[in-house]
Amino acid sequence: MTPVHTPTDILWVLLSACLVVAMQAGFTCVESGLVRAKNSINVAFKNLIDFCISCALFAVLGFGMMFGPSWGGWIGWDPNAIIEKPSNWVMAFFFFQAAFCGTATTIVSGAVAERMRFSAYCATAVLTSLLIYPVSGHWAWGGALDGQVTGWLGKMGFIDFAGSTVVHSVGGWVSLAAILLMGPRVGRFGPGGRAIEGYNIPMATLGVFLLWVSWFGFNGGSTLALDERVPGIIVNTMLAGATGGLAALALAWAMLRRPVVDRTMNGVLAGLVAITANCHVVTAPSALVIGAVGGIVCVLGMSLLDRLKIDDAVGAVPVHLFAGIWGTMAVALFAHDGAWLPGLTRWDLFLVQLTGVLSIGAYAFVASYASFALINLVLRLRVTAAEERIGLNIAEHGAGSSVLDLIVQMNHQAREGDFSRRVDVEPETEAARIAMFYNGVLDKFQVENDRHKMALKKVAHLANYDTLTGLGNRRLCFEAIKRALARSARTGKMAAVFYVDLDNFKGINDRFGHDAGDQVLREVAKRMSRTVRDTDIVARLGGDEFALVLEDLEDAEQTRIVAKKLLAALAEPIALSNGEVLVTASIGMAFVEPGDTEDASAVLQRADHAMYTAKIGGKGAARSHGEGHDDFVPSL
Ligand SMILES: Nc1nc2c(ncn2[C@@H]2O[C@H](COP(=O)(O)OP(=O)(O)OP(=O)(O)O)[C@@H](O)[C@H]2O)c(=O)[nH]1
Repeated sequence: MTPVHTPTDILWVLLSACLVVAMQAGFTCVESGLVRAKNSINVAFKNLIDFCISCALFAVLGFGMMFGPSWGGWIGWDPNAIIEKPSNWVMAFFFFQAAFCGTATTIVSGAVAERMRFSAYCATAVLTSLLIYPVSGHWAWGGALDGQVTGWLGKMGFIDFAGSTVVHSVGGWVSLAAILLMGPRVGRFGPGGRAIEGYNIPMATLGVFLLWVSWFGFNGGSTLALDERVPGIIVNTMLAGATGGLAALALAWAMLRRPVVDRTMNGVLAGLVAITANCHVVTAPSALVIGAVGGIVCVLGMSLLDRLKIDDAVGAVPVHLFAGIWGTMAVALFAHDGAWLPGLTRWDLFLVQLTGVLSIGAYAFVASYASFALINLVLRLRVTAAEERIGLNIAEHGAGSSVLDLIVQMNHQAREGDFSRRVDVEPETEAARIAMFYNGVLDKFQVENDRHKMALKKVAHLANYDTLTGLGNRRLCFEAIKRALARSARTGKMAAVFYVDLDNFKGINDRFGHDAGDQVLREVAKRMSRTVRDTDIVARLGGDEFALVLEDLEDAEQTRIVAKKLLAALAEPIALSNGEVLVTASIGMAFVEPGDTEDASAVLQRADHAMYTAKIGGKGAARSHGEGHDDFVPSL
């Protein structure tokens, strides 16, 4: 007899369907939060698109295949299901069932996350919502639109109230087939392999809550009427989710020595999956147990997959497949007497449930595995290793992100070695905080680098300059003579080196003190520098000995003039704090002719010799020495 559906029933089913649609939001949060940021957009987008695909295909074909007139209990067929019978009830029922189809379809996106190509995923959504879900769904639920039982499993007495098997295990089987074919993500197993952390666990947790609330519609609406069963179903659903989470927390804590977040979240979902098949025929205490076992099954299942090196990015297989199997079998263990087909014993029911689990499992797994193999040939299931490394947000959708901006800028700095500019990212983004700290590091680096440069400069200065007078030292003088030799050869002009030694300087030290001697040396340096051109080099060789390097001389006469000026400048009295002092100097001059092959020390030695001649000749005079250049410049 066709049941009568009151407006209240229809309203209840519509509201429940809305909650089931909200599960899509829950899945989106859970899955995109449990993957790395570089794949988050891709996962969220897959959740959105698979819902679009499943809704459209379920309307066009799936609904008729699942709930249309049955062909021997194996498949329904009614392409006009929502066109020819558009009663309020049909529409409400369709809405509810289409949302279920969306749930079964979207489960796969989490398992295959971070490596399945978007186009291949779209094909997967078509496969699940058209080929897998409506067919096995018909076996269990065929005829439900009209209050009949037409599917072969349904007729056997198979009980799967809201779809532990029909929805969740089916999604889990398809997921398993896909991840077995595709293999694990890069870096997950093998040498250096590690668990991959989700980038936004609070968002994933929010997703679990969203799913939990939606589940009240998923299970509560499966009565298809607002009857006396609804409150108990909703309570059972709530309790199973709670104990699923607690049992998973306790077990994972004992196994891994810490309260593990993702396993606990999955435990809640596994508890909900487990209660889905039986929530209408079990007591609240039973729901507590069923949920807890669901959580335990899930945690053990996650560890098993790890051990088998099967990479399920979010744990979809343990949650939906393993807990789904448990929930379906739990019907036979916990249902109250009389809840099943008359004439069957509890053991018969157990076998019927097992038949349902195995037959739907075999169909969903084999059909999806074969289809995936085909999709892989045509579309390629998996992105390339390079695409996987940069992340599917960018590889598949060309999405930029603040993190990417930051990486590009940091990479540029590392390549060019230019750390002078701060990195610049959009404020209030996920990367802004990292950029702020990185810029802090850059600032500190800059300060240290400046200090380092200053120290190097100081060392370089100390190596080349005299600290007392600020003049170049012996080393710099040698360099200047070398340059003068090279330049003379190039330009064909003469150069000259003066060796200047103060006369009787020791006496000044002795009479006026060492500080006064220093003052005299500084004044001599100043006077020498003032006397010559800016381009000439004045150096202090040590003690009271100085040198002068003159370049681009037209003739020897020029040196005579310079020597005279120098002797005159030095002869001026030098004022000291405790008196006045007269200083003279003996100067030796060595000429550099174009084509001279001497080295710098030989030239300086000649100048030194000439100075010595000046000293023994009476001091206070300049003397040149050498072939064709014997000259004597007396003091004025
Ligand atoms: N105040 C001061 N004296 C220095 C410095 N370096 C060397 N002297 C002194 O300069 C003096 C140089 O003495 P001598 O080499 O005998 O030369 P001199 O007294 O000028 O004698 P003649 O060269 O023969 O005219 C020594 O007493 C050194 O101690 C310095 O940096 N500051």
